[in-house]
Amino acid sequence: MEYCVVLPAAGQGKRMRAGKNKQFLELRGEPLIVHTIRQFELDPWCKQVILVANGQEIQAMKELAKTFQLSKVTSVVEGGEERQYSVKNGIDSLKDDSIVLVHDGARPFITIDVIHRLVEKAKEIGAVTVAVPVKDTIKKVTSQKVVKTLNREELWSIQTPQAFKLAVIKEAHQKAEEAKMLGTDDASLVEWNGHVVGIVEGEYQNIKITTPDDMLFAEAILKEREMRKDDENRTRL
Ligand SMILES: Nc1ccn([C@@H]2O[C@H](COP(=O)(O)OP(=O)(O)OP(=O)(O)O)[C@@H](O)[C@H]2O)c(=O)n1
Ligand SMILES: C[C@](O)(CO)[C@H](O)COP(=O)(O)O
Repeated sequence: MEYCVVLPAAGQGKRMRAGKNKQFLELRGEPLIVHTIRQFELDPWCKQVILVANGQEIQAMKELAKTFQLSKVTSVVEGGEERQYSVKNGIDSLKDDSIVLVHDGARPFITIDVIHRLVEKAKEIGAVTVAVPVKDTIKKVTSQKVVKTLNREELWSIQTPQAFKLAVIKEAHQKAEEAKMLGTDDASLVEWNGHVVGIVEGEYQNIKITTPDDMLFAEAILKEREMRKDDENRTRL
């Protein structure tokens, strides 16, 4: 089951406070964005990666793709002021009518198992997001006073990838732009446009690298995955 993926990587990484776009920060000697792209390079269902970059970083991203032999990166598209506009530029560059995934360049730990479950469901219902049940108690707060404790059974933390039939996401982005509607994810535009969005339960390790602490968590996840791979190799021998 084939799909294309749009990877928005045109942010500034302000909350990371690294003095540069966090996509270029290294984890085990490789830039963050390379880790993310690699997950899709390894997936036989992925036929094309559209990378979205800041205008002044397009060349650097193209060089990364060459250096790290990321052969599925077919184009590097210029991003916009907001994540939503970056994603729209990526989606507008796609023509064929397959399933399209939108995945944050800053989420390097997505797994093929989750991607495949997502793509299968998107084929069926047209719009799906990866999500995990919240672990904390969530309260609505106004002026530093609790207004209400929300029912945790109904609350999910939304991640990427989010998968759509191309026509569904193109229409939602187009209408949102016309109405000046800005969402923090792409599924919210599809919901707003009147389309049902399904959920696929994902993994807590699919973190978005946002603040310096996340680099520590990322190192721990990489270590755990390496150990798991070593164990699997030993069992095979
Ligand atoms: N105008 C923008 C803003 C964000 N992104 C991308 O969207 C993803 C999720 O955004 P976030 O983690 O908020 O990244 P930044 O915007 O870079 O971070 P910050 O808000 O701290 O500046 C990232 O891969 C980021 O590069 C983008 O392509 N274009
Ligand atoms: C799309 C997203 O990753 C879903 O959790 C998230 O909404 C991006 O938001 P951010 O404010 O740009 O971090």
